[in-house]
Amino acid sequence: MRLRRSMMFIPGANAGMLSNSYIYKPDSVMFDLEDSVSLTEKDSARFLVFNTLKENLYGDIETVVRINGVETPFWEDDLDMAVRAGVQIVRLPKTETVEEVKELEQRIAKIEKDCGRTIGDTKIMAAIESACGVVNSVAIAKSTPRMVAIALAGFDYLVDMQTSRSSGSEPELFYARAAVLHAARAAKIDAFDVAYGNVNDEEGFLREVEIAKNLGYNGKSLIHPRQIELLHKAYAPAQKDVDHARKVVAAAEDAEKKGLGVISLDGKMIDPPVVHEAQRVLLLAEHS
Ligand SMILES: CC(C)(COP(=O)(O)OP(=O)(O)OC[C@H]1O[C@@H](n2cnc3c(N)ncnc32)[C@H](O)[C@@H]1OP(=O)(O)O)[C@@H](O)C(=O)NCCC(=O)NCCSC(=O)C[C@@](O)(CC(=O)O)C(=O)O
Ligand SMILES: [Mg+2]
Repeated sequence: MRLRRSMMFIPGANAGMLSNSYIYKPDSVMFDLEDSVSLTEKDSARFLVFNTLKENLYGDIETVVRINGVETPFWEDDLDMAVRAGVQIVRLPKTETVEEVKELEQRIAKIEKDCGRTIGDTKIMAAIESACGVVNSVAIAKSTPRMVAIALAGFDYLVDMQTSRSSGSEPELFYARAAVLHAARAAKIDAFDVAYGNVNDEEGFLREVEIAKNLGYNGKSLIHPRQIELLHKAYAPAQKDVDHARKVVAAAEDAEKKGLGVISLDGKMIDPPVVHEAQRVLLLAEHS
């Protein structure tokens, strides 16, 4: 079980941000080669991200590279660099079909073989950024064992849907949020909610975090370090839930030692899903 609450975008052409962003302690960093990098900086961004990955500054923080889309002339060079540098996850933007993922997967396997990485080591995350992507999200989420998460990308999605962000309960994202989350859960992988663009609007950000958390999203894509602590605090479990989770795990361990199958705690049945949820709560508490 790995915590994926915060995934912070770092523009790949920004040498300063690349060199020190581990200090903010997000669960994952996403070095971006796509939309935060201008056409004239694509090559230098690729070079900077390669060196950042090679320097291994990020320790336990999960590393992700967002490559350019498979319809661009950049994606193969981006991928080659990222896999050779040892990135943990490749994020494919604007994913619409299983075929795109298959093409990416084949290419990754070839690079892994060429550079001596274990085949299957590099994981994939698909970003869903259009109506077509949302409609195909179940198949995309289940398309390869390399797929560890899918992310809804609100900016491009809303452009595709010919609408824009409202405030409050955000009905314009309702269907896509539910669909992408169901796709992730059906494939037993993680799900990331949309990035929130106004880095000074704490209230709006937290409102959106609450929606994502209550739906069941593992976390959000973030664009500013200020959003990390806010998100982690919002995902921290209440003390009473932590106390209960400790009791559940202790009771389950005790039952295992005694060779008991089903047990009860305070009159309630404890079965594997209850134990799994308790372990998730304890993991969240440990990192809050
Ligand atoms: C928004 C702003 C310019 C504001 O900058 P400002 O400089 O005014 O901020 P300040 O408050 O002054 O920063 C205080 C200190 O934090 C440092 N700092 C700030 N941000 C940092 C950061 N991200 N990483 C590390 N460090 C950071 C900064 O260097 C300074 O450090 P220092 O000088 O040492 O004090 C900046 O945040 C930023 O560039 N964000 C990332 C933007 C980005 O990546 N966009 C593309 C991804 S979305 C997309 O593509 C849409 C999507 O595809 C999404 C999907 O797919 O999900 C879809 O369709 O929805
Ligand atoms: Mg986008």
